[in-house]
This record gives sequence, structure tokens and C-alpha cells, in this order.
Amino acid sequence: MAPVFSLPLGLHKKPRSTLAGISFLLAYVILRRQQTRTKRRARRAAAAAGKDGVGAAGAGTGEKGGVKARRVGVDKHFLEQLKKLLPICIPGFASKEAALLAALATILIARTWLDVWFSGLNGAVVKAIVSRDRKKFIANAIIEFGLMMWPMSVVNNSLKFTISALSLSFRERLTKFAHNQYLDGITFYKISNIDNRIQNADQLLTQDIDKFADNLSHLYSDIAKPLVDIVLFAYKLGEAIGGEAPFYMIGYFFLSGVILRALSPPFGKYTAIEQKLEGDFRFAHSRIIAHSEEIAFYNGAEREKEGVNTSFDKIARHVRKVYSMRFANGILDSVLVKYCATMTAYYLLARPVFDPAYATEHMGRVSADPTKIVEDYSRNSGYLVNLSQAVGRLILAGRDLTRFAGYTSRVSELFEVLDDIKKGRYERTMVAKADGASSQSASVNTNDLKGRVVTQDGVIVFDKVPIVTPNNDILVKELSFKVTRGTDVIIAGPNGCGKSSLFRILGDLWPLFGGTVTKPHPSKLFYVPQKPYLALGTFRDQVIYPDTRKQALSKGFTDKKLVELLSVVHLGYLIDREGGWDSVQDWADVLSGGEKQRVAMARLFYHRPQFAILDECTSAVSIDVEGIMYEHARASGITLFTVSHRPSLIRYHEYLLRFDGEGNYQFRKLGKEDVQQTAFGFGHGKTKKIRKLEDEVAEGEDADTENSV
Ligand SMILES: Nc1ncnc2c1ncn2[C@@H]1O[C@H](COP(=O)(O)OP(=O)(O)OP(=O)(O)O)[C@@H](O)[C@H]1O
Repeated sequence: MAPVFSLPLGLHKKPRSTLAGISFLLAYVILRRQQTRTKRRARRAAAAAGKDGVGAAGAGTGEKGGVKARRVGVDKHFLEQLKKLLPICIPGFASKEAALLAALATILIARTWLDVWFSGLNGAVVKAIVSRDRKKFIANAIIEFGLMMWPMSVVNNSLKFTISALSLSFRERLTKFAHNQYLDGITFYKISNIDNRIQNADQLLTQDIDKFADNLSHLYSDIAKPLVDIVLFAYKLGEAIGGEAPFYMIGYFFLSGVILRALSPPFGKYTAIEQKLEGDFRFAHSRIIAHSEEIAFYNGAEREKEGVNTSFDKIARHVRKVYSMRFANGILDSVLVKYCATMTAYYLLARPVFDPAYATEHMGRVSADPTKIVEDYSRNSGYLVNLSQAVGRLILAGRDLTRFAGYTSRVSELFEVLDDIKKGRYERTMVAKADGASSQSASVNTNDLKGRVVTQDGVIVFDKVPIVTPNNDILVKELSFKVTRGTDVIIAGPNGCGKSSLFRILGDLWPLFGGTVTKPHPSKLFYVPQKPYLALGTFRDQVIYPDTRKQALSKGFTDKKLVELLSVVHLGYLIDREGGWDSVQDWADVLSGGEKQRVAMARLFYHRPQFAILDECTSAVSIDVEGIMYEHARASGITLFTVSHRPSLIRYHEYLLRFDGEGNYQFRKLGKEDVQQTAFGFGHGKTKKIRKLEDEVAEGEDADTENSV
């Protein structure tokens, strides 16, 4: 008897060889197409690189300006990245994650077993209905099903629970790992100031790691469960309607999978781009919050709105484009994976009934009564539906894999950059300079860092040290000076000449390109910036930062002793005003500019380092209180390194280090006359020498002119 259904692709003639031949041909055509596409894309990227002097933008992998061309997809590179990330997520066989994975595997097998049970039960219920057998119906539909529903609901919910627990565990491991690297020394500073491959480290650390962990935990069940289902249901189906039927079905899905993969747009790359755009958008908003007062004073709402709207428009445009592509792709998906597959399934199920050559024990026997055929059909279709669903899920998992590749790429890049920074390797893309030169990528090779750091107490020596910015601009070719304890130095020079940069090198924030820096251990140096950092926490925390209360107490700083520090900086009134030492506020908002600077000075007195770097840290403090604070610092044995444009501060220092802004500098002892004269007011009875000195120090002075005269 000729088959009633015509099998797609003529499979009824020479099933295996025809299937293999067609698969091969199709795979070959598709592979060629992909190769041509890849070459075309590479040519386009190379052309773009030639045009702007930079590699093609890194597909939104968090790169600023595109340092490297990197395609995001399921390829060798993705596997290599995953190989590095997996051991972080699952540190060993004895880990919690390994136990959760084992539990998940057990639950998945239990779920498959329940599906097999349910398919058989369904057949029996249908048979009972068709044969009007009430007793059998009650036994199957009520009693057996009533028994089955308990393990089913437990297993289903255990599945969800275990996947969520796994996702959280992966996130925990990755986040802690990232925090250890990011907050190791000053990596968090270097990642955004020295290196610029990563733009939104905050988004990578929060959202992207979370999404990666979530995708990874689902991927396991999305791949493992379908694989188990395929093996089991293929076996059951083979028993029921012939060994080759499951192979036809799987072969069909394999082919449609190859076609879909070839025709689908690169969704992984689009996900990575979307994530980057979302990060930029959030960053634009967080800037408004961070600088709300300045923006409000400038009346800059319109301008800021333009900025955030432009940022959001980019997201909307991109997402709209992706949605349309998903729509078109979804249609192709449904036709191939759902509907054509259903037709194939109908044929395979009915074939033993219509063609005795394919009849089996469980389907299509001539002697079988119609109710038995209905039961077999119902059960077998259950098997086939499960098999098809499993294959479909596997195909979808393949597509999710490209999205997962996007997250993998971003998280891996974060870890790679963190690792590079730890090893002292930096990369930076410089944007166009004033002279119109095009942007260029620069990387700092560790071999170029020929500078040497010597740790020695009580002295700071710069010996032939070049001051170089992260953009490789040389501010001073070779700087040499020596300062011992008790010799306070005032640093002067025009804006942008490198005064603060000197401290960045001293504090290891910037790499040392040459010469030798001799300095005490970092714990004996303390930096007080113009805008002091105020931590989250109590009022006490502001004074003892970064120490904890326990550490403060171990150093003998009770609250009573801390009050003494506050009175030196004339801030004693704050304790009552702000509700005591334990009061928690948003200190950056609550304190005035001058109060913040005085808190920072109290913090300096708490730490009492050997050397203090005072970088215009008293610009908002009145001259009389400033004087008291300087006297106290000197009396406490703290050697001062002061950057200031205020001539009134000269008298607290013995040496002057002055940059001229053109790469030259002068390091000289301040004469007695200099100090005495400046101690007596300004403008009256000054010698020519003093006027010159004041001019030198006041060079580049801006906002604090009023206070200094
Ligand atoms: N993170 C950075 N990356 C690249 N260049 C930088 C960076 N920080 C500062 N620079 C550049 O280094 C130069 C010196 O800056 P620095 O902060 O040392 O100036 P300064 O002498 O302290 O000036 P001011 O008196 O205005 O505070 C400036 O031209 C500045 O643009």
C-alpha cells in the first residue's frame, strides 16, 4: 500500500541516504553563505578601521571608542571565555554549586520519568473514554492521576527553586570574585582613569553579572533536560512506532536548526550593544543626580534633557530594530520548528496504521481493535510531543546561547581588564586632540614602566622621575627633589602644570615610567583633596574613614578624644547639630563646602601620618581657621606637602616647589625674609622679592582670590 502522507524531502524512498545527502548539501550551501558573509563583514570592519584609525567598535562590549574589533558569537573565543568563567562559578566537585547541579540533574530525570508516566496514563484515560469503561476511567483519571500530581508539583517547583538557587550562587561567586579584583588596592581608580576599555564598570558588576549567572543556570537545564528527554522519548517512540521514526523527527529538527542558524541575525551581538546603550543611559541619569546642584545653578535642565533623550533614543532605535528582526525571525521559527514539525509528526504517527509494513506491537496491528489504536495513538503522540518539545527547546537554547555569548563577552572582558590592571597593563584610546590629530589607541606596556619605588621611612625623594599623564603627555621630563621629615613644602604653578599629578605618582595612582621614588609605606602618607570624600555611614565614620569604629577604639580614639579633634578644626558644634556621633546622613548634602574640608582635616589629625598631601584642601576655609589647622598639623609632627594658590600659606612651609607650566620647575628653600614678610599681611611694606614670591604662589589662583588678599 502506498503511503497516504508524502514524507517531506522524499524520505520514504531511501530514508537514510537521502536524508544524509540533503543535509550535507544544505549544510554546505549554508556554510558557504556564512563564510562569504564573515569575509564581507571583516572587509567592512577593516575599511572602517582604516578610515578612523581605530579598530571597528567592539560590538558594545563595554569598550570606549572601540579599542579592539571583537565579534560576539558562539565560537571558539566564546568557549575560551566560558572555560575561564566556569571555574569561578563552580570552584570544585565539593562546592555548593556542584551539589546544586547534581540535584538539578536528579530533578530533571525525575521530571522526564513523570512525563513518560503521564503519556502512558493519558493513553489509558483516552482508551477508557472511547470504550466507555467507567471503572478504568476512575482508576486512571482519578486515582492514578491523583497520585501522580503530588510528585509532579514537587518536582516542577523543585526545578524552579534549584535553578534560582543555582543562579544566585553563580552570581554570588562572580560578584565576590569581581569585588576582590575591583576593590584590590586602587584598581577601581585605574579602571576608569588610566585604562579606558571598560566604560560602565558599575553596570557590568551589577546587571551583567546577574544576567550572565541567570542565563548560565538556565542554560544547564535548557540543554541537559532536552538531552535526557530526547534519549528517553526517542527510545520509547522507537519501541512504539519503529526505530527510524525518532531519527526522522530529530533529523528534521536538525535541518531546520541549521537553516535557522544560517538565516538568523546575530542576536548575541545586538544584546551586547543593547546592554552598553542601557549602561550609557543609566550613566547619563546618574550624572544628573550626582551634579544636581551645579546643574540647577546653571539652569541646565534643557541641556541635560537633550543629553538623556539622545541617549534613550539610541536605545529605542536599536531595540525597535531588534524587535522587527525578532518578528521576522519568529515567523520563520514557528513555521519551521512548530508547524512543519507537526506535519512530520502526524505522518510518522499515522504511518503504521496506513501502511502495514510499518506496523508495530504498539501501533497499527491488523488485529488491534479501534480502542487499542486510539490508546496507542494517544500515548505515542505524547511521546512524540515530548520528543519534539525537547528538540525544539534545544534549538531555542542554541539561540539563547548567542545572547548568553553577549553576556559572557562582557563579563569576561571585565575580568580580563581587571587582571591586566593588576599586572600593570593598561590600554587607552585617546580622543581627538586640539590640533585635530585623529584619535589613537595607546597601550602602556609593562616593559615601558622602568621606574623604581623604594620604601623608606621619614623621607620622600623623587630622582629623575618623569611626570606623564595617562594620555602619554609629558608634563615634566625629569623631576628631582628630596624632602625629609619636618621640612614642609608648598607646591605652586599654573593650572594644569602637574601639581596634583605629582601626588598621583606619589600615591601609585599613575604608573611610574622612570626614575626612582623613595617614600614611606602608603599607610604613612595621607592625602587630603579639595573635595573631600564623605563615606556612607555615621558622623564618626566621616572623621575616622577608612577605619572602622573598632579600629578607632583600638587606637585609643574614644568619642571624647574625637571631640578634641573636632574642636581643633572648629567643628565641635556639628555633633549636637547633626544628632550625635551615631547620626547617619547624606553627609555630602548636609555639610557645607568649608565644613567638609574641615572634617577632612580632622580626619588627617586622626590618622597623623608622617607626610600629608594637602591638595588645595582648605580653599573654602577662612584664613584664621586655616592657620590654626596648619599650626596644629605641624605641631603634631605631620610633614606637609601643600598645593595652594594662597600666599598666606607660605609661612607654614620651608621649601617651594614651583612648576612653570612649560615642563620646568624650581625647588628652593624659602628664605627667612620670605616667611616673615608674608606673615605680616599683604601689600603693605613688601619687598620686591616678596611680591615676586606671592605672584609665583598665586599663579593660577581662581576661586579663592578673595580669601587670600
Ligand atoms: N586621568 C587623567 N587622564 C589624562 N590626563 C589627565 C588626567 N588627570 C589629569 N590629566 C591632565 O594632566 C595635566 C595636569 O593635571 P593636574 O591635575 O596635575 O594639574 P594641576 O597642576 O593640579 O592643576 P590645578 O591647579 O588646576 O589643579 C592636565 O593637563 C590634565 O588635563
